[in-house]
Amino acid sequence: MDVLVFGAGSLGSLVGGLLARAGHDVTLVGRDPHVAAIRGAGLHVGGEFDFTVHPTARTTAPEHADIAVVTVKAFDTETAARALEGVPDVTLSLGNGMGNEATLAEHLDTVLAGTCTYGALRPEPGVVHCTGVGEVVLGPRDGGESEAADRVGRAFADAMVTTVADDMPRRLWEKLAVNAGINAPTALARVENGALVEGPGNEVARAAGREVAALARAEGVDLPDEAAVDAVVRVAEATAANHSSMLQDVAAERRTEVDAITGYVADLAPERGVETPVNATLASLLRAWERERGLR
Ligand SMILES: NC(=O)C1=CN([C@@H]2O[C@H](COP(=O)(O)OP(=O)(O)OC[C@H]3O[C@@H](n4cnc5c(N)ncnc54)[C@H](OP(=O)(O)O)[C@@H]3O)[C@@H](O)[C@H]2O)C=CC1
Ligand SMILES: CC(C)(CO)C(=O)C(=O)O
Repeated sequence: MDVLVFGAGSLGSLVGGLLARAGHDVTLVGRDPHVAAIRGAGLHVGGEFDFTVHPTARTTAPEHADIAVVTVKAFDTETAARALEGVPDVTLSLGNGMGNEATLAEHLDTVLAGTCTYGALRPEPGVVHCTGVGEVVLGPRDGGESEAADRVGRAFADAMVTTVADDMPRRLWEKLAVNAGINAPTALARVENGALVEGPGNEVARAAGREVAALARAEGVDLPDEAAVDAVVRVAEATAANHSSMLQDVAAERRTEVDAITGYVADLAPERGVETPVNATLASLLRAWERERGLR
């Protein structure tokens, strides 16, 4: 399969590297110096793996791809969608946050929803480290089954732990609960994910997750409070030593994905008559930090 990874940063490079190792014809679209390094010595995948592949690497999208995997940060999704118009037969969104698939679908046909719990970071240009083997879950963004999802699932199954699911709306909301429960609290408290498993941070994480579950149900998605809270605690335990992506962004003084995660919850809830005081407070504090740093 011709696979285009659009947004070849940490996660995109890991996904692209694993797909290339599995024999797919991979094109990574990212930015220099990472792209230049890959075009030179190739892409080294370290951490949980140890191999080097030589995918095509460029800074603009090619004319065509069988599959486009979008791995940009949520705030770059609209730009990515415009850049991909007319290129892929099928598009898979793997970024965190809610709304990415809808944005892509405004510009592209056949958009699949996806979640990814593999961990990735880039220590230097041309190198990506897998910091944890997880799972890619993908399927039609409105739920159900499709030939396109089965086709992409088969391509991914050669390279990564992959599940094709018929309940992606529920899975996207459960991932949103996880990210709302973990990312903002760890970013603001400057703590690793495991600090939320017990003690004062645990109730904030649980409350944030419960609020997301209530909003999911208001949107017609059956996500019980207990399922959302269990997912938050389970992932915090499983990634206890991790610095969440939002903590990494705050530590690096980079723009965060608050508007697609905690801010998405806080902004939508009033329109649905749902009270989300914890997410509203966390979103306001993060947005105040971004504003003070000139990031919004
Ligand atoms: N890293 C991880 O372990 C995981 C990440 N995720 C999610 O995946 C998404 C990506 O995360 P991550 O990989 O860490 O982020 P990165 O910032 O490392 O990767 C995104 C990359 O896309 C590039 N990019 C953005 N727009 C364009 C464009 N128009 N053309 C070319 N390149 C572009 C960025 O370049 P530049 O920075 O120069 O703009 C950046 O290199 C996020 O939503 C994150 O929450 C989910 C699970 C795990
Ligand atoms: C699951 C979790 C919270 C792991 O850190 C994540 O997706 C992130 O950091 O963005």
